[in-house]
Amino acid sequence: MFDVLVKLKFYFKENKWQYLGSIIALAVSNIFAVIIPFIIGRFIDAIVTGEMNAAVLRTYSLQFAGLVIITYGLDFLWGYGLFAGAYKLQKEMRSKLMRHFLRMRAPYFEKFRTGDLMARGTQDIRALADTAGYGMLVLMSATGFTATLVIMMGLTVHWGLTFAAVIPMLPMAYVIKVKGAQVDEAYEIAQKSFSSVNDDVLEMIDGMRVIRAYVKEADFIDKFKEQTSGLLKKNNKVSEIAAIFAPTVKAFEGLSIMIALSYGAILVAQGTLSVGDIVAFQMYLGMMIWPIISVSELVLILRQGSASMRRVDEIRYATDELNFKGTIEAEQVDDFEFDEFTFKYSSSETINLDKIRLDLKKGKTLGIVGKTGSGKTTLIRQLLNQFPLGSGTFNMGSSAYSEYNDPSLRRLIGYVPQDHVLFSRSVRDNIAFGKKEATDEDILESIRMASFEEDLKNINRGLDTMIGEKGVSISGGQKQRISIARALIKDPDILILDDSLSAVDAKTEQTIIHNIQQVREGKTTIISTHRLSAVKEADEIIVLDNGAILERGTHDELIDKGGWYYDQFTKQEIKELTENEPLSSPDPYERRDD
Ligand SMILES: Nc1ncnc2c1ncn2[C@@H]1O[C@H](COP(=O)(O)OP(=O)(O)OP(=O)(O)O)[C@@H](O)[C@H]1O
Repeated sequence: MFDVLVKLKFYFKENKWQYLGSIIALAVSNIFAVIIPFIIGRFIDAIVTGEMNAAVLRTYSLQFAGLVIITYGLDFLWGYGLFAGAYKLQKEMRSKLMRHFLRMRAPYFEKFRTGDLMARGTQDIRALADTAGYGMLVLMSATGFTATLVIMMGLTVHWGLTFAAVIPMLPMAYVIKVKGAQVDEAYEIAQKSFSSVNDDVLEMIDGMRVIRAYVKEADFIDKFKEQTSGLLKKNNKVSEIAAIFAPTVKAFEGLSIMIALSYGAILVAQGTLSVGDIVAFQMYLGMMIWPIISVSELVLILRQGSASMRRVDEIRYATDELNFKGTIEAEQVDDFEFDEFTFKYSSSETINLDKIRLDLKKGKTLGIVGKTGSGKTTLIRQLLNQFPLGSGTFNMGSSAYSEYNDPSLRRLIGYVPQDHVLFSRSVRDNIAFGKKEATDEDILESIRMASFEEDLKNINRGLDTMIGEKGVSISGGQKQRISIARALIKDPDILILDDSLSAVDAKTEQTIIHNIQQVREGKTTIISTHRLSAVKEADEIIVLDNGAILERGTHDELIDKGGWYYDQFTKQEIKELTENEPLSSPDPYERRDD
């Protein structure tokens, strides 16, 4: 349970002065707070014994007012220190997580679902901050304040009475311990369920258009109801177990008060204690309610904090298990060589790249085609270091690809993925993302190359048009072309287009490919595509089938071969021709009245 505080040690250390100041202010405030009942006790004794007069009244009133003012100031100091510190912890933990996410590659995000990561990054980190802020407060109250009260009760009233009143708290501590473990378990189950609901909500919002198109709203509402009811049940379970804490504490506290009153009455009758002592003692017991209840809260907060810490640590220390240890700084792209290169995804039953042999000379264009699932993206992912490198030879220049430093390789690559990712920023910012110091001229030039010029004229605010979340306010083809412009502005040593022209018409595709070829003269380009006309001009085309190279050659060589490429190309040409056939073609069945 206390492990969470140990794990947060780094944070307490970093902010030691803030925490030390808060803890000292809280401790001093607690000491002053316990002096108040003592003064009231003496005040009552002065009334009972008839010693009260104007001077005594003034002295007690001034002492009382002084204590109230001092504790007011101290309470402000520790309150600000502890709770501002908790916000700071949230900020730091979230920044740590974000830095970790940014370093992770595909296998990590396959391991954890987005909603789960979000839940841990928000709700669990909030629980940790509660532990560092409110948790520290209750820890101090439950320990320091309780101890101060017990000492004050013993020293100023009666040790025997103090121990008699404190005895019922021991079985209470045991009940709290047992129930605390159950809360821990139930809380972790509820958090898991929250992660799963979160994930499904994200997926639902993402897929809203498909859900509506298939009129599946009712199904989703039912599913969501079922999930939230499940979550509610789990949260109720936590509340149910936690609800036992407060009544348990109150029952034992009632017992304490009863013992204090009965035994106290005997001690007053024996003349050992004064009436003022009994009043002060009852006030001390009353003041003990909060620290005693806070024992139960402390258990709850520490248990929840500890479960949340485990959940946050799990995603913080999990890695993508990709160990790229290369040290050579890749300054420019060189020739690529694959020989007997084989790769299999860890979760795949079959080989995904099978004995690939390929030479891609620097400055040349490679076309990768093949039916869906044949391994086109998988081959590209090897260049992007997104998965562990396969076995066999994979060199760039005279060194193995694995010997190069990974960030230096990524700096050379311009990549346009299949699922074009745009940010909720302006068109300008989305394109300038590819080049830090891009001017508007650079941006407009890359827009021209990506054939987005006409579209830009038609969107309301030109370069300043905001693209909604994931670019929802523009069409799929427009998104693809903005993604291409973003890659082109980088003018990368190697440009990789992974089926990035699927949503544009054949004519626009030809224009873009032509522009790319012109501007990238002497630079390496890889184009993976389903539409074979996109790779017609490539220096070499490989046809993949089940991860292996089925055919290779230039467009003309592959056409001459008469294999898969020839069949596909012919089919696509016929389709293209029929789709573009003029609508005004004569109807053969039209009656002629001649
Ligand atoms: N992360 C992954 N884990 C396990 N198997 C995968 C993974 N990604 C892809 N595969 C499998 O690897 C094979 C090749 O997939 P890949 O995405 O490379 O095909 P592709 O030729 O690019 O297909 P498409 O043209 O449809 O994009 C497929 O059988 C696919 O199911």
